[in-house]
Amino acid sequence: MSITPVDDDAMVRLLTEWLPGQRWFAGKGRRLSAVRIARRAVLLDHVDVLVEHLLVDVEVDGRPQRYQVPLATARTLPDDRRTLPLTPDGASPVVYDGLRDPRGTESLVSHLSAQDEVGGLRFRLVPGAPAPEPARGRLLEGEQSNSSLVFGDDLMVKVFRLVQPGLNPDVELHAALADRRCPAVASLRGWVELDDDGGDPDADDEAGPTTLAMAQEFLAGAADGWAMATASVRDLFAEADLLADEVGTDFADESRRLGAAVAQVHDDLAAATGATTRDGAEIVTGMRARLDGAVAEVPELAGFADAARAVFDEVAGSGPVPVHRVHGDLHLGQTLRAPDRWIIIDFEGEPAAPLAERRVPDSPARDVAGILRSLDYAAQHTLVGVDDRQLRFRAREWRDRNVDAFCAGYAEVSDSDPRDSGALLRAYTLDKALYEVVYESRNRPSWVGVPLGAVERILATD
Ligand SMILES: Nc1ncnc2c1ncn2[C@@H]1O[C@H](COP(=O)(O)OP(=O)(O)O)[C@@H](O)[C@H]1O
Ligand SMILES: O=P(O)(O)O[C@H]1O[C@H](CO)[C@@H](O[C@H]2O[C@H](CO)[C@@H](O)[C@H](O)[C@H]2O)[C@H](O)[C@H]1O
Repeated sequence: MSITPVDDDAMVRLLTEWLPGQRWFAGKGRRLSAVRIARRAVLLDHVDVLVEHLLVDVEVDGRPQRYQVPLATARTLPDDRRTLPLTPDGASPVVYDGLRDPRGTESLVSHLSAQDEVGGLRFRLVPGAPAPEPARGRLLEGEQSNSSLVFGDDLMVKVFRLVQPGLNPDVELHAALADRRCPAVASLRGWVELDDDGGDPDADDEAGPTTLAMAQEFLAGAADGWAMATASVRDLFAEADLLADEVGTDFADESRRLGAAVAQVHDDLAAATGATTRDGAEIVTGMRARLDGAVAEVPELAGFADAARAVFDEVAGSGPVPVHRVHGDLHLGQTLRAPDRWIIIDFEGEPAAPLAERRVPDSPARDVAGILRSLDYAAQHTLVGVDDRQLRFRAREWRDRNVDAFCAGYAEVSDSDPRDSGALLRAYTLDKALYEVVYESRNRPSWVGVPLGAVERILATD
């Protein structure tokens, strides 16, 4: 006898309780209302488990968001203590995250292999990509905005959580970079899509299908760039008498190689998606608005506002700025060191922003600034609350050495050295540091000194 699905009203009650606690839920700490099931389809109807695909609309502080929520319903939970049900203790049947059901994940990969269409979901392989072998998926447990499943040792499927009509930039830019045979990304294997109006029945379908998931090469032996950089800083601090270049885990060669990888991605993105220009005044519109928002939210910024405006004014008056599609949210946590090369991951942009906004061409200086800020973070964040002038000096030394190495590596591949882009790089770095001041004051108040120190330093170089 197959499993009877939980009815819509009961499911909405379960989702209302469960969604805010999910690490991928973008409205944490905010008021969640108007939970509604926009779409519900069966993906697997097995004697022991029913796996359904739901699109769930919510309002967070009055703003609509659509989430993708695969759910499983079964008589008992799978044998994995990390699977926490949506249903209360003792309830039967139990409802739980469909990405934690082994039969559900196995069916996902077999649909991909056969390029099936199930419940309106179209599973597609990139032409020439290997059809994946049958396997059960293992859910990655890290802090993520989406949910990623690993199959065997070389396939990963990222299930996007916040969805909207149109091609997700992660799939779009991985495909564009694959066309250029760019070595600095994992190869795209496939995707899952669905025709959906995004909640607006009058919307024209120009946006195209909604991307639900991306399948790509999983680099099992890869190390996280942030973890590597911070390990290098810790080792430096442990060797009181040594300079950065004398410590075994000196990171400068890696920074140089990472700079070359980012430049390669930029060159390939420019060639694949087209290079153009935008007026400096248009580029700084968003920066000025973010500055105003940041000053209104964080009182410590008030004294910097005029000097920051002057930095943005300089770019506004500088004429056309070369732009192309870029990563847009680059930091060391978006880089992986595979055994033979660096790769850049997660080209999705800010999941809560409209797709059209995420597709606007931007200066590569945005990504360079993202990494330079991250190198500063790697050097400084362990010193939060530590009053040691010697360590602070050594942290700055590590940062400057790695910033130089990154820029030199970038210049080896690109025909421009980021250190020559003066006012533009300064504006992007300031914009990112101001964004970080707001991010830290909301999420990790004890870290706010790291970006605040950067704002002060950037503005002190006049
Ligand atoms: N191709 C890959 N190979 C190996 N690990 C990967 C790959 N892509 C992502 N990861 C791992 O998965 C984590 C989450 O990936 P990411 O694309 O940043 O997801 P999200 O969009 O949910 O933030 C990364 O921090 C990294 O550890
Ligand atoms: O998770 P996202 O990729 O969307 O990025 C957000 O969270 C990041 C923190 O995980 C935050 O990055 C800031 O902290 C990092 C160290 O934890 C540091 O490497 C980055 O340079 C710094 O910006 C990011 O700003 C935020 O958007």
